[in-house]
Amino acid sequence: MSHNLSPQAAGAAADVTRDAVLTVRDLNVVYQGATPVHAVKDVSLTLHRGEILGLAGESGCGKSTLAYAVNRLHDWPAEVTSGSVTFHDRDGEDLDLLALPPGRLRRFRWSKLSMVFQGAMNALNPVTTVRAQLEDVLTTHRPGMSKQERGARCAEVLELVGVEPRRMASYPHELSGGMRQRVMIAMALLLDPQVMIMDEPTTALDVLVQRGILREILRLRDELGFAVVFITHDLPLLLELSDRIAVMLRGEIVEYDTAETLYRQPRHPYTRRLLDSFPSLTGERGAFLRDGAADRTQVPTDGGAR
Ligand SMILES: Nc1ncnc2c1ncn2[C@@H]1O[C@H](COP(=O)(O)OP(=O)(O)OP(=O)(O)O)[C@@H](O)[C@H]1O
Repeated sequence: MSHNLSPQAAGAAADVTRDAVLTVRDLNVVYQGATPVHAVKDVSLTLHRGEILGLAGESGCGKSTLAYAVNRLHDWPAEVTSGSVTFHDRDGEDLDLLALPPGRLRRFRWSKLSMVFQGAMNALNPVTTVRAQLEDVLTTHRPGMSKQERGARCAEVLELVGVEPRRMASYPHELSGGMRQRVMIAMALLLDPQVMIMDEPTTALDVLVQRGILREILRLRDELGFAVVFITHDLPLLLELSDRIAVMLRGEIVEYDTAETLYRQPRHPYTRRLLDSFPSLTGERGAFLRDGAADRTQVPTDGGAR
């Protein structure tokens, strides 16, 4: 179909270098309530530089808990009970994220690893202009920048995500939902991070706007080389977008493979059930939704994406 993401995905997949930027080992996260909830169980993942790693699974399986734990955004009662998260900086240093002291953690967030959440309206401050919110990140993290340099950088990232720089004067409510989400992505790009975690970043948007933004993310990844952890329950979308996919079920990663292998030869019964729950993938109904892919002999994009 005309909104296919595959050409970019195809190019990008070939460019993925094999060195790791983030390693998660045997991570366990428990919500320590009256009845403890073991939300993330023995999760191990490796994110390579420039890679898009999709995290799939139904609501409540632990995707957001995992993402929050990686960026240490949890408050009590969430507790990382064991495991490690290591960031392999491009300058060669390895950072043990679970042990970073608060000051270093604050400097780390946004600059090396940034997050984009669902619902930009809630993430953006409604009473402050886009310019003020973008500049605030720069003032905090790049105190040496002049006002002029800050303005130029803000305009640059907005242009990168397809928002006219004159929108800097706007308040969030003056922007469409898609534009707000683009502003959030611009903010996440400001400090040139090596990893971006995107938790359902486009779920609230209509399909055309969503695909426009996803295309931008692929283009920017190609251009800037950051790696992405992309979280969604939308498996067809992940199959198009991701280099590899991890499928989560009740806190565990039950399958972890390239998008192509996962699609063609799903091994875990839950992955098969998940694939079958999207008629557009199995061709039972609406096969036209994904470029005419009528069965699993074809990857749902154009077969050449992976
Ligand atoms: N603050 C909390 N206290 C107790 N349990 C929680 C808390 N937050 C999440 N949980 C539980 O942890 C498990 C994982 O939740 P999580 O939000 O990570 O799942 P998810 O896959 O991201 O879901 P969704 O797609 O709906 O966002 C669920 O069983 C949820 O009920």
